[in-house]
Amino acid sequence: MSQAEVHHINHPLIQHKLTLMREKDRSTSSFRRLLHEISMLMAYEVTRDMPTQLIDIETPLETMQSPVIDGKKTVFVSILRAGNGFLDGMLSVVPGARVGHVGLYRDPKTLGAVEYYFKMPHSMHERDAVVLDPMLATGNSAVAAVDRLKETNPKSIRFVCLLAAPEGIKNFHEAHPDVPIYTAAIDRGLNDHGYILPGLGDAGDRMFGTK
Ligand SMILES: O=P(O)(O)OC[C@H]1O[C@H](OP(=O)(O)OP(=O)(O)O)[C@H](O)[C@@H]1O
Ligand SMILES: O=c1cc[nH]c(=O)[nH]1
Repeated sequence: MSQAEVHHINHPLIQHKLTLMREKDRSTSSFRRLLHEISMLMAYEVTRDMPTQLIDIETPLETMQSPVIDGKKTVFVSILRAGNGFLDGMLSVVPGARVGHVGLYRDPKTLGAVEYYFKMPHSMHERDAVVLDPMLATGNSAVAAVDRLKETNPKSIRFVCLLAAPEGIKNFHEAHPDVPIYTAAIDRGLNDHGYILPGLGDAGDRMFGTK
């Protein structure tokens, strides 16, 4: 991968569903279903260059060599809580993937990321990591998650979000220029409380109905 890549995935199906998710009166169940659908669609782009290997199979007519992916070599890393909304859809597309979790919350005053949980699969040096969090706002959570993930030495890392603020992209790539970002939208900026504008509000609260 070259340095500091940002992939803006602006497929019409994704953009349509994202518009629905942004609407403030969208129900919790609808919000969750849309995120699931978008994450399945984004999985296509994020896994586009996944390595395949040829295996021998028999069709009803003859034998052939045909490509398969080794899903076990992929680890989806969900940044709790909201990353779990992305995880379901990604796992529908790559069911053999392993899963790691990083528990982080934003301190509402400093907007710094506070870690409360970290668990990865074994043999991370053999795995390609895909970090999942719908929101890249200040970027502090994503930077902290990737800082910790790099301690486990995965083969590669990419970061996938739904909405990114320009401030978050800048902060993230200053810390991790080697990690490409995949996002469905780049919004205008942040408000005084670190929320993305126009955004979609608090992703975790909307997904889990906690507000
Ligand atoms: O880029 P940042 O400024 O760090 O903001 C992004 C973080 O904020 C949200 O999580 P939150 O802290 O609200 O925790 P939650 O997912 O448990 O609700 C979101 O899911 C990201 O993890
Ligand atoms: O707009 C934002 C910013 C951070 N976290 C969210 O869930 N939403």
